[in-house]
Amino acid sequence: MKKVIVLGANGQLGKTIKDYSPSEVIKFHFFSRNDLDIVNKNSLKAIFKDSGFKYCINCAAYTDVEGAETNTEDAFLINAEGAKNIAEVCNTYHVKLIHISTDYVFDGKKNKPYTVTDQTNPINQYGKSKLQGELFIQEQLKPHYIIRTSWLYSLHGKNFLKTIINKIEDDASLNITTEQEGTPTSCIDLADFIIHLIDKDSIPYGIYNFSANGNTTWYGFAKEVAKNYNSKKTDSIKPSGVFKTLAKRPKYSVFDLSKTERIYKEINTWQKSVENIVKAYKG
Ligand SMILES: NC(=O)C1=CN([C@@H]2O[C@H](COP(=O)(O)OP(=O)(O)OC[C@H]3O[C@@H](n4cnc5c(N)ncnc54)[C@H](OP(=O)(O)O)[C@@H]3O)[C@@H](O)[C@H]2O)C=CC1
Ligand SMILES: Cc1cn([C@H]2C[C@H](O)[C@@H](COP(=O)(O)OP(=O)(O)O[C@H]3O[C@@H](C)C(=O)[C@@H](O)[C@H]3O)O2)c(=O)[nH]c1=O
Repeated sequence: MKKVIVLGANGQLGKTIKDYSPSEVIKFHFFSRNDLDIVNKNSLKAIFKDSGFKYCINCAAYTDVEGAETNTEDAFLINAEGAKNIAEVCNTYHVKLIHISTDYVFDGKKNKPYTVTDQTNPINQYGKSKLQGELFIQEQLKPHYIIRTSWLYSLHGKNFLKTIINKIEDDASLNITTEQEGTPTSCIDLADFIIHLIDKDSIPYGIYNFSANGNTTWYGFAKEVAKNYNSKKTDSIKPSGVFKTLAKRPKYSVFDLSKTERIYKEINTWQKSVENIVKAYKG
């Protein structure tokens, strides 16, 4: 049995990994923010020391993109210093780290899919704090996987897919931006990839992109959710050129998945994964 610690276990990705366990070969140990604050290095050390953990999955993060523009210090404390603390304890106690990062490390000026070697240049504070976290990990720890993912959704917590379903339920009319192109990603698909890395235990370290296949806009994503949830309500979703926000967001953040698919398998299309999750939501 491989012992695996999951940090930030009460977030949507952490909870999705919990849905996956128990596994016959992996013994997960879940720690929410209340159980273990990644900003507190001494608490991390106390839990990691003599633990026998083989892998650490870091799902803990400050994910409020708008909030990070004003609470910038908190975003950096968690996404950068927190990641550094984890990398340091992983290094001390010989634990391999699987860390989750974001498409928002890019400025979105490209018009073809981002590879893992493309130049980063975040344009908002959340993206800057996540990039700093990546850099700290690369400096501190060799055995690491940094998985860049995008537009996560699941049955848990707060996410765009659930926001759209709730608005449809409230009979609200929605204006959704067509200004960003990217790829919605199901936490279930991402959890499966993370578990694949641990199962194989021999995949080269480094950065991997992970999203569904294909691309759309937030408007296209919302339409697809409505189509699957209640096709009579698709007309309530309208395209909008501008949706005013505090944080800038990359106009284009589609990933090149070729490196990932070489060590994994062909990934679902985003439409297929949306269909699956809406089906699960409806029970
Ligand atoms: N959501 C998305 O669309 C995307 C997310 N990502 C990345 O994926 C990862 C998982 O995101 P997701 O599950 O959506 O995020 P969530 O916001 O759902 O979960 C993050 C979790 O981290 C916890 N947390 C915050 N601060 C600390 C801390 N100091 N110590 C321990 N735990 C802490 C939060 O606890 P609490 O709620 O109590 O504050 C929360 O439970 C993150 O690294 C995120 O940056 C990447 C691309 C897209
Ligand atoms: C609710 C709403 C949002 N929008 C826009 C705002 C924004 O540009 C886009 C998505 O809104 P959100 O606030 O859900 O998305 P945002 O917080 O930008 O989501 C990001 O989260 C972080 C954590 C990531 O790492 C990214 O990959 C990405 O998923 O849709 C509308 O146009 N209309 C609406 O009614």
